[in-house]
Amino acid sequence: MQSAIEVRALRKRFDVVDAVKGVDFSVARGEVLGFLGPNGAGKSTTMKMVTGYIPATSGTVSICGHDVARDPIKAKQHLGYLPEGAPLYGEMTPVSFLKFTGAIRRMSGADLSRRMGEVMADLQLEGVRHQRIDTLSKGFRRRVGLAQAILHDPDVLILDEPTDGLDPNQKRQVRQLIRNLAPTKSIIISTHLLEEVDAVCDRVLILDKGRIVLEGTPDDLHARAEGHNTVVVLVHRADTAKSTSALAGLPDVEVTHTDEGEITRISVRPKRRQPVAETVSGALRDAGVQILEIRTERGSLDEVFRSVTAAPVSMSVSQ
Ligand SMILES: Nc1ncnc2c1ncn2[C@@H]1O[C@H](COP(=O)(O)OP(=O)(O)OP(=O)(O)O)[C@@H](O)[C@H]1O
Repeated sequence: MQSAIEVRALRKRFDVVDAVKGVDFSVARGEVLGFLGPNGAGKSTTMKMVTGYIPATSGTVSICGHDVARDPIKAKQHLGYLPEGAPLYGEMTPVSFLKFTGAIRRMSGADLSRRMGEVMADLQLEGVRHQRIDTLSKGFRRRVGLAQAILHDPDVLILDEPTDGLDPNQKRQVRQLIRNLAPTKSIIISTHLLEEVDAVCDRVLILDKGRIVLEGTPDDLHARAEGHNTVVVLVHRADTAKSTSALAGLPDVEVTHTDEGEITRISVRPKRRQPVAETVSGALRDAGVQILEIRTERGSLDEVFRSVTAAPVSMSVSQ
């Protein structure tokens, strides 16, 4: 079956800047795809081309089977878009802005009123419904932008940094809203927040300098982290020698320990990131060690992100 979003060999050149250098991906129904990448990686430019907001230099985008360049009206009927920074009409109120957006989307009457009620409740906008948008806080303005993106209940949502400017509670609510919408839609979000990847995304593309440099599920990304599957065990300090000699015989691991008062923390790092929790607990039990706590670490996404996007640093010494 064709995916709801199909992107092939997409490129964008602005005068002298090659912003997007040929990206291919698709998003299935029910999937949330995250765009990650440093500033200037090409995330917003890709999103603008996917929505038809700017034309591609070359390549194609299909939304629910409609080519964005050749059949823009049909494609856009299936699309909701939250642009970066979400420029809004400052002199309007959330109510008048949503009525205006609904009219553009050919919604009216009871249908529009019902949807306006639903999205204002979902995004907690009722308290400011008649306040001018240019007097709202950044978090409220972002939520008005999100409300217009989902008003017509589109199949495809393109959300450029949807939680930017929101406080931690609002971030959580918006992530929950995205998860609630996800089963019936295809969603792309861009983010600078690595915790958002675990909270919201089913799959992630890391972009750098206009290209996709890594693609995978959040679990795939964690699995590439240096400390992935490291097992941390807490034992009584009196058991330290017994524990380290029991673990010394395990293949392909590096064992270190630190004493913390009466407790010793033992860290067993698998050299090939292989799972070792069962082997570690088995070896300690066989040696008669009482395990006070044991956990497996997933590894840091931050480190994976840095390893695939860090530009080589060249240093020069000036006299
Ligand atoms: N209208 C434009 N004219 C010229 N260059 C542009 C234009 N829009 C974007 N660019 C350039 O294209 C590149 C990609 O920018 P883009 O905004 O897509 O990156 P981004 O990954 O969204 O970055 P950020 O995380 O900072 O939002 C940058 O070098 C940017 O300066």
